[in-house]
Formats: sequence, C-alpha cells, structure tokens
Amino acid sequence: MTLVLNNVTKRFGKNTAVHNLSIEIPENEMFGFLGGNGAGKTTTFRMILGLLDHTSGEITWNGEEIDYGKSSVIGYLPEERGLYPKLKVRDQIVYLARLRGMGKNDAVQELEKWLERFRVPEYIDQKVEELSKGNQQKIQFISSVIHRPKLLILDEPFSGLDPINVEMLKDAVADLKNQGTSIVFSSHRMEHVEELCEHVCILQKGTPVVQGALREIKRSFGKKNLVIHGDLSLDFLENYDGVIRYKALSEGCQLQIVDENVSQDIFNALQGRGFIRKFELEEPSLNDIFIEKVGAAYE
Ligand SMILES: Nc1ncnc2c1ncn2[C@@H]1O[C@H](COP(=O)(O)OP(=O)(O)OP(=O)(O)O)[C@@H](O)[C@H]1O
Repeated sequence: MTLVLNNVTKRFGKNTAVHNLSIEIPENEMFGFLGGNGAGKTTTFRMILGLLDHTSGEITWNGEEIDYGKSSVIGYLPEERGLYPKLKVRDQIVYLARLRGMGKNDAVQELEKWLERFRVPEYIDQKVEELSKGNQQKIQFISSVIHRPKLLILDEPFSGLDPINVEMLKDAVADLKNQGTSIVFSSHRMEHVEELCEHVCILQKGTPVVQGALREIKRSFGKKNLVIHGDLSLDFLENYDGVIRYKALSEGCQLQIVDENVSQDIFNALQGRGFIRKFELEEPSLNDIFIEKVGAAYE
C-alpha cells in the first residue's frame, strides 16, 4: 500500500500553489511534510483527499487512482478543526464513523478504546462545546482514525496541545504507524518531525527544495553544529575561520561550522585557554536545514 504523487502540479489561476511534486509514501511510514506559510502543504493534502483537482500529474494509492467513494481508506485531521459544538462526543463520532461505513456498535467500542487511551473516558457524554480546545483536538483526532484508515493525513496535529498531550498523541501516531498505517503529517515544529519521521519533504512556494531520508539529508548538508561548555572566554570564535554562526550560551557557545575539520582546528586553538567541560560535534538540526533552505528564498 503506497501513496505516490508523480509530478503533481496545482494552479489557482496564475498562481502555482504546487509545482511538479513527486513523493512516495509506503506502508509503515511516517512522512514529514514541511514548508513555510503558503508553501502548498494543505493544497497537497486536499488533492490527495480528492477535495481539489490537480492541474497535472498523477496521484495513486497502491498503483491505482484513489476511489473516493471508498473514503474509509483515508483519515484526515484538517488544520482548521470542525466539530459540531452542540453534539455529544458519542453522537458526533458515531455519525462520522457511519459516514465512513462503520457500524454503530463497532464505532462506540472503538471510541471507548480511544477515550480510555487518552485518559478521558468521561467525555463520551459531554457536548463538544463543553471541552477545552486541546481536548476538542483529541476528539477531532479520534474522528480521523475511528474507522482505522490505511492512510492518515494530519495537518498540524500537535498545535494547541500541552506537552503531556503532545506525547500521548505522538505515541498513538507511532502505534498506528507500527500497525501498518501510512502517515503524512505537516508541522511547523521541526523537533516533532525530527523525532517521528524517517523521510521528509520541504516545500518552498510549491516546489520541493529538500527531499529524502532525514539521516541522508543531514549527512549531505555538510555543515555541523559544535557545542562548547567551559570556564574560558570563547568570544574569539565569533570571527574564527570556518565559523558560520556563533551563539553565546550561559555555559559556553554553540557554533555552526562549515565542516567537521573546523572542529579539530578549534579544539587545538582552545588548548591552554581554560577548562573545557563539553566539546561536542552534532549533526545539523532539521531546523537549521529548514532555515537555510527556506530562509534563503525569503531573502
Ligand atoms: N482555494 C484557493 N484559491 C486560490 N488560491 C489558493 C486556494 N487555496 C490555497 N491557495 C494558495 O495556494 C498557496 C498554497 O497554500 P496552502 O494553504 O496550501 O499553504 P500551506 O503550506 O498549507 O500554508 P500554511 O502553513 O500557512 O497553512 C497559497 O499561495 C494560497 O494563497
């Protein structure tokens, strides 16, 4: 079960929202879809869901065009949340589950399981409007997975959640992935994507500017981060050869350097200057990569 987008383009009049996008998302995969505001993420999701026609290219699921009559294949958590405030959680979820071909008893059982998992079983008889925003978000998440979809699309799933609920939702998403669900998710929070996804695509004005396995992307980025803590003056590194960025920290500094050879030079230069408590060379973060690739175009 693989979702394939092949050279997909979407134009709104003269504005090209998505340009020649090709991605492949196999089963058991969590795919991170990133981009600045207006980059084309939601437009891509809507095309996958059949809510928008694509101008050109192909979108297939398991080698065939997606049959939107069988909408039970896909689950979608939209960025703009939309539950009926006056309905009780049970009625709301059962209604949505039945639209996707599920029986009432099956839907209630599944709902109870999810509410138990999210430690809010008492919400079943409450109206949506009586719940806090974060808790409504959990109910909306349940509505997107209640019918056990094979493909799950999550647009900013963690926005508005406190750290405990973020962890709870991350665990749930990871379990769904391990059970074979293909998951595509967008987020502006790079650390979430970094933690959950093996593959990512960064869109810039509708065009992919970085794409592939996260580990490979980090390795090929070249630039590294160097963290130094100690009882010594490090200001001279701000203008040191091979240092791209210098950030002072309370315990020392964090540097971005052109490549790992520079770290050896710096290590040598620090000898005899004072006590070094930490000297650590790190892979670039996804945030560094995003800022460089997307930030360049902003400039
Ligand atoms: N229905 C529409 N009609 C015309 N233009 C649209 C429509 N929907 C989106 N666009 C345009 O397509 C581009 C991509 O928008 P999209 O909503 O897909 O971005 P996004 O990556 O989801 O952004 P954000 O992170 O801000 O939610 C934007 O230039 C937007 O103005």
